[in-house]
Amino acid sequence: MANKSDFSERRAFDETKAGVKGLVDAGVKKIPTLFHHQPDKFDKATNLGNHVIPVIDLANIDKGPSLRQDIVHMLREASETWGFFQVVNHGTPLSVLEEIKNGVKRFFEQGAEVIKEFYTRDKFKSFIYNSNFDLYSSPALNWRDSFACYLAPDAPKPEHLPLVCRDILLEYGKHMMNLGTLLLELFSEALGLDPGHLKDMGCTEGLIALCHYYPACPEPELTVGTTKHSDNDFLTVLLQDRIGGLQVLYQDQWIDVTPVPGALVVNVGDLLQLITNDRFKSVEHQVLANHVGPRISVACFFSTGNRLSSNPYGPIKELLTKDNPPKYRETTISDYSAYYEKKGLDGTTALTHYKI
Ligand SMILES: O=C(O)CCC(=O)C(=O)O
Ligand SMILES: [Fe+2]
Repeated sequence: MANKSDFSERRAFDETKAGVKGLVDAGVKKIPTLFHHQPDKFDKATNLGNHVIPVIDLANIDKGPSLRQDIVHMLREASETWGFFQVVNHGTPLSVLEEIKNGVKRFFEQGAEVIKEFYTRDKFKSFIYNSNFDLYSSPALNWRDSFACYLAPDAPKPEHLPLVCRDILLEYGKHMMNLGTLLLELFSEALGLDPGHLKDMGCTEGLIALCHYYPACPEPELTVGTTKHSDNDFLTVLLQDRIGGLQVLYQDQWIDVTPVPGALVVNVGDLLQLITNDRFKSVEHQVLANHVGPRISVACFFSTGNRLSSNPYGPIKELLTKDNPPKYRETTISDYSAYYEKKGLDGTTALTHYKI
């Protein structure tokens, strides 16, 4: 949490409405101490083994029950251990993946005066550009600017979206909704439930595109692009460019999620861990800062976020037994999101707060 002088420095940074990109454009060679990050105990343990995140090929998904079963099996294993996998042949055309990355870059690079108009911390807007959503609560700032676009359940009014990425955001959202729906069917099957179970629970109701811009950093060893965290949603589908830097915590080591051309990274979020009573793991990940940039990524979060929601979510009854009693109390998505945001990215998981 910020102390007083820290707070005024954070506010001054916020008021520039120019984000980290603004610092880089101004030519900073030394990063402000606000961005200095405390190394964590796993920082030295990086890629010690030959671990690779599983890559799952979805090409055969509709080619008969036995091929589908193979895919479900791989997805189950990956979700119980890594909490992360990459998918290829996922149905979203390469041209759409390229265009959304270009659209995000165009937004951040259209000029400080134009993007300032979109800078806000008003959580109820459908398009929210700022730097560090947890600017006032995190122990240290991240070398990253972002915008969030709320795509579902209410489609945004096109005129509320920036012209330079309006069409592609809406199109990308449709592809992600199709892919998310398929993945949640596969997750349901992997749990031994009806294919429609997770969808019927409302897991695909909300979709938020979180688009990140990580400027080149003059002192990458002193900071991070994104602090270690797990995601506060059911499921995340992430597109990253070729620069790399995303790492996943696996057996107490940071493992690189190496960019695979055309692939999408899928990870289990906190809410899926909660409703599966810890069967599927919402695993911590981070993004390193880099001399090279900008790095662009687009994370699609299946969640209604802080929008009002009254559906209670707790461990799925069908998965509970005498030996597997509920590990979490029920919560709503908006309650969980509010707690997660208030806590900020501080390297700890928000799930602990909901443990019975
Ligand atoms: O930029 C990335 O690769 C990851 C971003 C991320 O972890 C998130 O948005 O939750
Ligand atoms: Fe994340």
